[in-house]
Order: sequence, then structure tokens, then C-alpha cells
Amino acid sequence: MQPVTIALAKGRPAKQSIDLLEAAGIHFEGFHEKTRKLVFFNKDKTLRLIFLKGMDVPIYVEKGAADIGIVGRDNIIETEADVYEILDLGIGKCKFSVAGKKGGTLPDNQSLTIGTKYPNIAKNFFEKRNQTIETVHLNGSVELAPLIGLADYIVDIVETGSTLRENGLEVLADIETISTKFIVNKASFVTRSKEIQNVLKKLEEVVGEENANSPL
Ligand SMILES: Nc1ncnc2c1ncn2[C@@H]1O[C@H](COP(=O)(O)OP(=O)(O)OP(=O)(O)O)[C@@H](O)[C@H]1O
Ligand SMILES: O=P(O)(O)OC[C@H]1O[C@H](OP(=O)(O)OP(=O)(O)O)[C@H](O)[C@@H]1O
Repeated sequence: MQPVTIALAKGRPAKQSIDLLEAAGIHFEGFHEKTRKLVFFNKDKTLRLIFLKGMDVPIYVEKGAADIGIVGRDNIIETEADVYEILDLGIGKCKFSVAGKKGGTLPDNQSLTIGTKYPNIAKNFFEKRNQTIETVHLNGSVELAPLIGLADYIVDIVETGSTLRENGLEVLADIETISTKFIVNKASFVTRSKEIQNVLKKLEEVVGEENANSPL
């Protein structure tokens, strides 16, 4: 039988995600922090771990190229992937906010230019306020945009607030909280139920059942 494939987001929460899997008794042979390898198997080859860019994880899971994904909710909402979001892993905690220059306000009666890595999230937030925006899609150092005059405001992740503070910006509105989630392909949830529940149960023992969501 094919192994169950777990797609794990590279970047910040990767180390904590691997630590969680280890704590749940799920080990991948030969994995170490500095490795450049992208595919690993557990000892009996029933599980395969693949490493992807965060934004690609929900896509792999939606399309069934991976059965399970471990990824920040930011990527799930931005891609609007049709997957089951089953368990909050309690790591990678941060929030989405609108930020702008310190001491400024967020006008609600005019069109704005928003710099962001997350144009869908920005559009959805402003649509709810009946406000049209133009987004400038950036790939990093988003906080620069209002400083250099590329955008009026930004929509970005805030954790400690240091990046905003150190660049003379502040939160003007909060959008929603984010954390790392355990997601599952809708078909695999049925066809690979036993194997997926097995992984899920082990992780629930580590992070607490209260973080689980019943998708059905
Ligand atoms: N400051 C932060 N604090 C906590 N979690 C964060 C923070 N920034 C990002 N995250 C979470 O970690 C995930 C990976 O973030 P990171 O910035 O490491 O990704 P990246 O690989 O640099 O991103 P990209 O895919 O855009 O290149 C994000 O999707 C989000 O869920
Ligand atoms: O509130 P803080 O604790 O300062 O964290 C927030 C920062 O972290 C993320 O950026 P990241 O470090 O991933 O760099 P990036 O500019 O390459 O996206 C995010 O985009 C913010 O810039």
C-alpha cells in the first residue's frame, strides 16, 4: 500500500512541527535540521514526509498529492484550499493585522493601496468594510512598503510586534489569529481513514484533544 503522505511547511514552524511529530512517536529516518533532502520515510515506510513552501502545502493537500498537511492557517485562508482543518497544533501563533505609520488612522471612506504577501486576505477584510483596495503583492519585508511610499498600509503577520515597532509602524486593525494546523485531503479522510486517525490520535495526545475539530 502507498504510504500516507504528510506535507510539512518549510520555514519558521518546521522545527516545532517535527518536534511535535517526534513527541508523538512519529520519527522520520535520516531527518536532521540542516538537511536539504525533501522526502523522508518512517521506519516501516507507512508514512512519507515531504517539505514544501507553506503556500504550496494546502494546494498539495487539496489536490491529493499529500494526504495530510502541517501548515500555518495564513496559507490555508490565502489559498482558499478545500481541505479539512482538523487539529490546531498550538504552534506558530501570530495574527493578521492591518498596519500603517505610527499615529495614523485607517480611513473607511476611500480606496487604499495595501502592500501584502496575502492579497486575498487583504481583499476579503476590506470587502467586509465595503472598501475597495488595490493590492501590491510583495514577497517579504512588507513593512518597507508604507515607509518608501509603495503602499498606504500593509496587511501582514504580527507576532511580537518588533518588526512594526522598529520600522515606525503600528497595528491599526486586527484581522484574525493564526496558528499551525493539521489539515487533511477530503477523499483521503475517507479512503485512508485508519492511517490518518492513527497519526491524528498520536498528535492529539501531545497537543490536547480540545484542539480538535470534527470536520463532518
Ligand atoms: N513572526 C511570526 N511569528 C510566528 N509565526 C509566524 C511568523 N511569521 C510567519 N509565521 C508562520 O510561519 C509560517 C512560515 O513563515 P516563514 O516566514 O518562515 O515562511 P517563509 O518560508 O519565509 O515564507 P514564504 O513561504 O513566504 O517564503 C507562516 O506561514 C506563518 O504561519
Ligand atoms: O511581529 P514580529 O515578531 O516582528 O514578526 C512579524 C514579522 O515576521 C514575518 O516576517 P519574516 O520574519 O518571515 O520575514 P519576511 O519579511 O521575509 O516575510 C512577518 O511578515 C513580519 O514581518
